[in-house]
Amino acid sequence: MTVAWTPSLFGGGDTAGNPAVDPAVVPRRIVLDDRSWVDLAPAWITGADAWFDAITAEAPWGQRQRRMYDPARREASTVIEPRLTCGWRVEEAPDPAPAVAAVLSARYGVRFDRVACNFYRDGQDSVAWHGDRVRFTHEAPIVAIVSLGAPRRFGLRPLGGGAATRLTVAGGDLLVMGGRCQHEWQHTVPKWPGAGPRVSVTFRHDDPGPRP
Ligand SMILES: O=C(O)CCC(=O)C(=O)O
Ligand SMILES: [Fe+2]
Repeated sequence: MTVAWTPSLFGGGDTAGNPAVDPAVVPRRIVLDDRSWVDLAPAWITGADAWFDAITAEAPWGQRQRRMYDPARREASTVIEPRLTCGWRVEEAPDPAPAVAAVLSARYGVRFDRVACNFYRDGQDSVAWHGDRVRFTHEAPIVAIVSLGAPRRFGLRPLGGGAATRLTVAGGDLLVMGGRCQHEWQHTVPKWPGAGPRVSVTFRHDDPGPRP
């Protein structure tokens, strides 16, 4: 797939030019409340543009449909997700995802075993406010997200009401949600007219994988 996105001129990456974690970049914690937090590490991946190019061109992207209950019409209807997705068990994911998962596992003390990607082709693609499904199996799941490609807004809001936190994530940045974030907060990547293409590579731990 060819996408209209001009990557930065800074190649970066490891000595062979491959995308890699920059060990000098330390995540900064944003405390959302006394149970939930977000870690942010801008420019955590060097050579992120090469990862973006490879994953957009080579990953087995698909567009999922899901049945959603529409309270206004009092019936379920089929909704096509406004983004492309794909996913793997970590050991089957293309490089550098397994190496990045290993760095995350060492840092956060959990075994990241599932990699799932979202491809927002333009500013019309999005993900609505939600908590991740890992909340059904985990009391305090850690969800790590590496951004590739163009910058996008990332919103977090408390489920019980209150002010939203709005962040911007750019290519190479790491964002990690932890504590009770998936239970007591929701997150979104809103539509953003004019935005360029972005991929999010998400890492989840002790994850049984997608439901059939
Ligand atoms: O693209 C992102 O940064 C968020 C993706 C997300 O919320 C999800 O995959 O559950
Ligand atoms: Fe999510």
